[in-house]
Amino acid sequence: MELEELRKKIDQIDARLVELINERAEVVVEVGKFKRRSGSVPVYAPDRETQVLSKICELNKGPLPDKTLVAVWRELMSGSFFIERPLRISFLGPEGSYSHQASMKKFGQSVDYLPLADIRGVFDEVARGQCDFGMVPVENSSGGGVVETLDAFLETRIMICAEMEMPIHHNLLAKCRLEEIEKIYSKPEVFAQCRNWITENHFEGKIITEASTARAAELAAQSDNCAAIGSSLAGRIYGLNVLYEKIEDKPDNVTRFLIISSRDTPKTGDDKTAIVFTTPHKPGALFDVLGVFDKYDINLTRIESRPNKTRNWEYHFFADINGHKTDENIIKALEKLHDRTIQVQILGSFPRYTGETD
Ligand SMILES: O=C(O)C(=O)C[C@]1(C(=O)O)C=C[C@@H](O)C=C1
Repeated sequence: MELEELRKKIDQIDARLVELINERAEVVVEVGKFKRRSGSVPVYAPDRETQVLSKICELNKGPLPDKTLVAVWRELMSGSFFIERPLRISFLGPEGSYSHQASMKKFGQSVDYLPLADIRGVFDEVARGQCDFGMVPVENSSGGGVVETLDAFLETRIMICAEMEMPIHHNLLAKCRLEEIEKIYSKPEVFAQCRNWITENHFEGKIITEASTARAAELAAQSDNCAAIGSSLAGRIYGLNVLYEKIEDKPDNVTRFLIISSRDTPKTGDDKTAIVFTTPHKPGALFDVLGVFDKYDINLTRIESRPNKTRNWEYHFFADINGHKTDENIIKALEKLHDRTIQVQILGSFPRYTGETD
């Protein structure tokens, strides 16, 4: 078939797609009315999104990969927010940070974003109702837990309603050429994650630490011979070229993010529950708690401790367990935990992140 004819065919299909997409949007208008009437159903429904996206992937017979369809449907659902009630999402800024990139991936182009100076600020704005949701990093595959996030859960009453993982690819960003670079700005953790590349390229003497990769990009943009290491989004925002991409030592460098809100998410059947508990200071206290998970056949996917800031050498334990807080075995296990801990608090149940199609 001639190119002209093929393009005509694409035009006809596009016209049908536009109609279908708007037919879907008309139903979303009704969903919005229903939610406003009920007053209690949230606009962002992570449990429903998981259902929608897995159905789309099940239906997909190619040739497009699932991730393309997931990206299209994420934008459709972003448009749904716009129709139902415009959402405001805060994240650890400035613009161009990896948290910004994660927020865009999750919530798309049709919501408002508010970059904030620190993680605690993200919690506070959600608690005050100034933002509907917040995006915070909680752990990195090589750097471990993000202590600001864990501590903020201890000091606020904020819940987790969803989680996501995002591969973190570091890029060398600059306006100049590689040979002209005199200084490189980035965060200390990022330099640590790119150590091999920095050594191989003899950049050790040129590194300057900054509070965020986005701030690093901003500084590099103000100079003719400075570079930054950061996200490709930061490169786009601050007008820098990507001189080298994926310079991280470990190609599978991943950060797990949490979407925080004033409430958690109904059961999907493949969920996680995050809790925090404090054990008494006696031999076997933690062992006793872990025994409860074993007894009720609960899989612990993560455990991490943070110092109790009022009494030295006492700790809070953050744990993620598979299952929803409404599951019978989790209800029973949490009851038992009340007897074996000083305090136990549920931080939220949410759909388990299952990869690319999420
Ligand atoms: O089903 C809903 O509750 C909707 O608001 C619709 C919809 C969608 O577009 O499919 C949009 C946003 C939600 O997060 C989940 C699903």
